Amino acid sequence: MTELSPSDIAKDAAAAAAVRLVENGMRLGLGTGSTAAFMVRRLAAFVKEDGLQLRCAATSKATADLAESLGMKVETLDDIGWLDLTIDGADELDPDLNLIKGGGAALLREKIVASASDRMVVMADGSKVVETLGAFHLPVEVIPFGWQTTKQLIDRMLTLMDLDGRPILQRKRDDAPLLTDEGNYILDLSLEAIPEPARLSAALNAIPGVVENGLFIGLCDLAIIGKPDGEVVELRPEGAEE
Ligand SMILES: O=C[C@H](O)[C@H](O)[C@H](O)COP(=O)(O)O
Repeated sequence: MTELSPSDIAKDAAAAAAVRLVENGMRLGLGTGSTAAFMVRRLAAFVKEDGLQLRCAATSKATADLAESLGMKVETLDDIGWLDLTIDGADELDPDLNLIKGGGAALLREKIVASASDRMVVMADGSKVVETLGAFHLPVEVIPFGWQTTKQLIDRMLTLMDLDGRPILQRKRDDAPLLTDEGNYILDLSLEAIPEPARLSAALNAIPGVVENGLFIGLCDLAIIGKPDGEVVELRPEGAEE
């Protein structure tokens, strides 16, 4: 077996702690990304060894494929209807547990699934914890029709809000636009700092052509932060009860 890097040890430790929150009979949302992949592997082993009965919806085709390859059954969100718990990764999280997500282009399904869950738990390594969101680029999912106009509208709105961060289209290695699972494009905003994430999120989503943005405001109930020594710490939104 290949040895895990310190960052992977941290991700796996967070994943292991998150999986301990899963109970028999739960309806679960499965996140996307490298940390979520550790969680899916641990969950699959748990299901196999303990015969846990779960109903799972995935936040991306990649996660559904991974879970199914490990013998788990994945259903659509509409088949399940509502979820008890969603466990996902994040690109950044602030002290209120507002998040930037979508570094793997899965933000739309991730936000729908998190919004349809009683609880959202985020797993991350310590490098993702920040005072102010924005050092990580903010992905915005836009429909392909008129995307350049949408880009201009975003640009104008950022200027009005006194924010820098010109939108850049995410492309694949062959230079073609990257397509999300929904067949949309992603525009990345390099803002450096987002002083008012809720205001920016609402302004972005009010632009025709924008489907959703990667700011997750007030959705995360608990963050489990893994450390390179395998320990974890739990963070809750400021003022929230345990
Ligand atoms: O679209 C991708 C997701 O939002 C991921 O959860 C996020 O990018 C974190 O991924 P990772 O665990 O690979 O850092």
